[in-house]
Amino acid sequence: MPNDQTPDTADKRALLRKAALEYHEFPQPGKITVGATKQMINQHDLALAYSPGVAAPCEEIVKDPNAAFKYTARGNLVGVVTNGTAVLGLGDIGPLAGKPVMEGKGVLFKKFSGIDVFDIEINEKDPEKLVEIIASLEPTFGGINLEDIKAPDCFYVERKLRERMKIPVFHDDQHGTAIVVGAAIINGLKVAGKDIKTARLVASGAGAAALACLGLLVKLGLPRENIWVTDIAGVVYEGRAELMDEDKAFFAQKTELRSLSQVIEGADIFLGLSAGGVLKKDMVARMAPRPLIFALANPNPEIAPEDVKAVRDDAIIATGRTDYPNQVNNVLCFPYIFRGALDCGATTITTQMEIAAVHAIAELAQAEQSEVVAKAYAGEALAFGPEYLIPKPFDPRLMMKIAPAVAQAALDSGVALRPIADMDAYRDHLQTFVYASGTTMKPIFTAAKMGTKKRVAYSEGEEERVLRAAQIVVDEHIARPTLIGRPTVIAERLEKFGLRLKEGQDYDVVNVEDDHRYRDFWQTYHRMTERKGVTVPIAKIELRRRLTLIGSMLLHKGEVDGLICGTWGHTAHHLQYIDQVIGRRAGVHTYACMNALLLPNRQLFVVDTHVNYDPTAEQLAEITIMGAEEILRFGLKPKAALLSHSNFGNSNQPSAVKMRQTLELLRVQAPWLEVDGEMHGDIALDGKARMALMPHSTLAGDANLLVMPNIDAANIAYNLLKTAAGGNIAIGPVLLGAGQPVHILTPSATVRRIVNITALTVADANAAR
Ligand SMILES: NC(=O)C1=CN([C@@H]2O[C@H](COP(=O)(O)OP(=O)(O)OC[C@H]3O[C@@H](n4cnc5c(N)ncnc54)[C@H](OP(=O)(O)O)[C@@H]3O)[C@@H](O)[C@H]2O)C=CC1
Ligand SMILES: CC(=O)C(=O)O
Ligand SMILES: [Mg+2]
Repeated sequence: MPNDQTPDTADKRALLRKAALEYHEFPQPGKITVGATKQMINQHDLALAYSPGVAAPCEEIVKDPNAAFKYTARGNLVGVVTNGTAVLGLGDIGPLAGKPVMEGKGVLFKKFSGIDVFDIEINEKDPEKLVEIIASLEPTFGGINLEDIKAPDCFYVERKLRERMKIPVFHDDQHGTAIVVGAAIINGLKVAGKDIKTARLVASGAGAAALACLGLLVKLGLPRENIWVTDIAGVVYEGRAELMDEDKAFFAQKTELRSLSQVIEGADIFLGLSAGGVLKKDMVARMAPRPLIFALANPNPEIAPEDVKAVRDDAIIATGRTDYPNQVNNVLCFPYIFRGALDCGATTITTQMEIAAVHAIAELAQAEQSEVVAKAYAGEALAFGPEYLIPKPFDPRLMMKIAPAVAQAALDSGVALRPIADMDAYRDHLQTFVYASGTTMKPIFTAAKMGTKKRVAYSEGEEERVLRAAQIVVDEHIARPTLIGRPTVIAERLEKFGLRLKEGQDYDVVNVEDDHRYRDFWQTYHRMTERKGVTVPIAKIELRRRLTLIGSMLLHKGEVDGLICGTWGHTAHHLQYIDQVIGRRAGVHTYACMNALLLPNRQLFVVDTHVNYDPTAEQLAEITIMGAEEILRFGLKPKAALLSHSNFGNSNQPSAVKMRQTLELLRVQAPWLEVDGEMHGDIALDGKARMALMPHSTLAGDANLLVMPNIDAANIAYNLLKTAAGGNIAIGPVLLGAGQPVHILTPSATVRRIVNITALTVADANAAR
């Protein structure tokens, strides 16, 4: 923790405070709003949504209460409920002042698991009355997340509500924290080489979070007699009268020791869920070798990591803060445990569900890092170890790992009212939420996995995104990568990124500095290009340094089944080598690039984004057909719109005339294709508006293949849509027209995009058999 006294820290704190206040105030007060899921634009909508139409779902729910899950948002709605008596480490600041925290929880639920939240701040401290109020909210919600209610009241309130309510009630400060702490301690002990059955733990704090953590740790195998609890009054011992309650008394030790300083001697684990600065350096010095120091009080930990390091270099440290490694925060758990619980109609959250979540989180940290996380935490060492015991909050795999594990455990413990019948389909559904590209790519992945041709070369084999993609490609059995680069650099970088790939076992390397195929490759290249200005010395040099040329030659020689390049440089740079060595498919005259955009309510394919500057009508017709054929492979029906500034003949500018000529050519060359034009962009995307304007249009419904008149229009439209939609929604570019499976990415390609294009390349290779 930074020293609170330094002016620098005071400045930084003031800046953060100012930024936080602005964040909450602008552009409108608060962090959440309510959005409608249905259209409400005319009298008819009003009649359906409200009186008289709304009576119909009401009557259905009277007949069958379960119909509420069908006709209302209840099944995806959680109440984040507090009385503001223990808000973070700020104490009893009251329900109104706690509202920003509850709104924040709502935002996290929505962002990480798509769950809607009403935050409910209740002005009531009497636990009995609190129970009455919360229990009466059952018709509103699918689940209740209790938040920041002080101990011991929170134990009573949760217990009573669980008895009374038939929906999950979960006090996040207790169980969410306990689950994440449980995962971190399992992993911490693994790193320290210690056994949970013999480890000795000292806790500071005996409140909601601490006691729940200890309870769960006992269930995970930590013997109760190895746990020593301290709080503001010192050690919790048998016979103590001061500040005791039954939950605390469970951990009372028969001992003469009275202070944290005394019981810390020789401890393997310190678990702080109390207040800043409680643990002192001299206490840390007296702990067992390789101690775990979990100083989790917010915002100031029980001891600053710097102070631990000053006295021990073997300690494994976790805090609740974002600015140090190993942030233990219940956000790693609550969005996903509720996702799993809601999706299977769990009536409560059982210990089995909690333990399933613990193991899911622990295992995730031991797997290698995802791209999203690596990007968000650039520069940090993120391989499993002392500085990486638990996943990061932005890890997209948390959802796919925790929610199904929780839903399965709910089923196993007999509390799932609507059990998930097909767990694989459920995972696919969650995957779709996490990666917008999930569903669209499904047929391509299926085609890739069913075939036998699986060797894919990557020109930029040392590139981080390529290596991360290669790990996924191997794990998901999509392909066997051939990485073009320097073998030692590749191996070193794999280790640095915490990836598990092994040369020879999982992937092959073409060593750009020394490969036995070099002579054959340059000689072949020379023979292909000797009448195109390439001399022997040029051929030798090119084959030494042009990675895409090496890749193209591998593909040409049948050493691999597909090639992927383009994580740097321009399309034209890579295409020249592909053209020289691979060439176009028989009968094809033009290369082109198609990009898919996965927008919230539609999928769009755009051509030609990267190759032809100002294609002719003949070229556009060919590109349209190739694009449409590719869309069929995604399992979608292509619906092509030839776009223009002109709408069905209202302009005679050359670009409009060109699109009309393209249509004429397509009518002859591809009578099977649903296509029309030339038309405006809005008319392309809105089938109803098109029918009103052009009742005899040969294109029905919304177009999904947008054929642009030139590269400016295509490239600009694609990049605008991609960026306006928030990024990470693109698949491609898909290279159309090449004689063998090869694709040229763009420098903005993400790991997901590389994996997707790999699947497409393998599917191409299988189709070409
Ligand atoms: N990182 C994370 O994910 C989470 C962190 N927390 C943090 O943990 C802390 C406790 O939260 P929570 O359990 O909800 O709150 P509670 O109010 O329920 O519990 C606080 C506990 O800490 C004890 N305590 C307070 N001051 C001291 C002190 N100086 N020395 C020893 N013990 C002390 C209290 O003792 P007494 O009752 O005797 O006053 C009480 O047992 C907070 O800082 C909170 O922000 C909580 C949840 C999650
Ligand atoms: C993280 C959290 O819930 C708390 O500190 O209260
Ligand atoms: Mg809390």
